[in-house]
Amino acid sequence: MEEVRATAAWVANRATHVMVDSFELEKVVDSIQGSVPKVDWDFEGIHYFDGGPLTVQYLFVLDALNFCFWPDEELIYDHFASGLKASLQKDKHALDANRLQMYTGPQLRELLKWSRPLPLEEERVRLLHEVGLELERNFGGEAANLVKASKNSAASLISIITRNFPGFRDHSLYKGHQVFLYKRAQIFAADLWGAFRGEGYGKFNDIGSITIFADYIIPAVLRQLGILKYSSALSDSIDSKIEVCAGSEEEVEIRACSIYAVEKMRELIKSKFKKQVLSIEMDLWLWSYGVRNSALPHHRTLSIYY
Ligand SMILES: Nc1nc2c(c(CN[C@H]3C=C[C@H](O)[C@@H]3O)cn2[C@@H]2O[C@H](COP(=O)(O)O)[C@@H](O)[C@H]2O)c(=O)[nH]1
Repeated sequence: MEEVRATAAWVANRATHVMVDSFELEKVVDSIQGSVPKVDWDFEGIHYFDGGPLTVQYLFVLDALNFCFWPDEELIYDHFASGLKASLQKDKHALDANRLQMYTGPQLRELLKWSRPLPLEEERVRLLHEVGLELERNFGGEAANLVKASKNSAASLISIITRNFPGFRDHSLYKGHQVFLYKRAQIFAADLWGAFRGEGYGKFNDIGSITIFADYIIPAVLRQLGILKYSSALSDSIDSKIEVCAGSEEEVEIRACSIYAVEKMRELIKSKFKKQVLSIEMDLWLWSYGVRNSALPHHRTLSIYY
């Protein structure tokens, strides 16, 4: 995850459309006195959990599909989490590797309990097939074996996932440099840690190495807090719901500066208030604030990564 941290900083130091405002950042850290409000994982009570390998399979499939909900104004992440849970409760084999490779678009809608065509539906079907195929080919069909192979290291888990599942390779090119963001691979590690409360499949000795998950909610919250400042052209496009192109400088800057800003907040909390905060804890706090304030304008990028 050092690659994510280092390349995000590289972008932040060269960004021209997005700026991290250190003064506002310090004000926010002071306002909470370095104590990040605690939010429980699954505060919504929507995820499947049975304490065993099926939960790992569920979370892996969920995170393979955990992107781009906004094109359907009524669709949010919670629908997928609870729809997939309901399907799994009805049929314990719904997420078997061989089944994952066969779902069609309409069957995927049924699996997720969503009756309309899904945003980027063909991509979602393709990614689901890839998950099934690669799990079957290299991991005996079970996502739990991915986790076992990572030997309690979140960094290894993310590296195994990005090596074996191309759909999780969330990286970009920025001014000729490769930038790593790895939102869905990292969130899977965080979801295991949260769901299993840091034990069993959720035990990672390096959980602190993860960064925040650069999606479209966290940047909107950081902007609202005054920590991210956008150029007037970028502000105007976002506020008028104009799409930001995948891979554009603007898009990469928004995501990288979000990661960088939260790392700066953590450093400041540590130096000023002598407290160690995990990026996951920061992420849950900021994300839950963002989804509760759903009117916050967010950038709109058609992407399979977030
Ligand atoms: N940074 C960050 N981004 C996250 C999540 C989650 C869900 N995490 C679960 C795990 C534990 C919690 O209890 C959550 O239930 C989804 N997303 C992203 O948000 C966007 C969806 O927004 P909306 O369209 O409003 O549903 C979309 O890009 C999606 O990929 C997170 O935790 N952190």
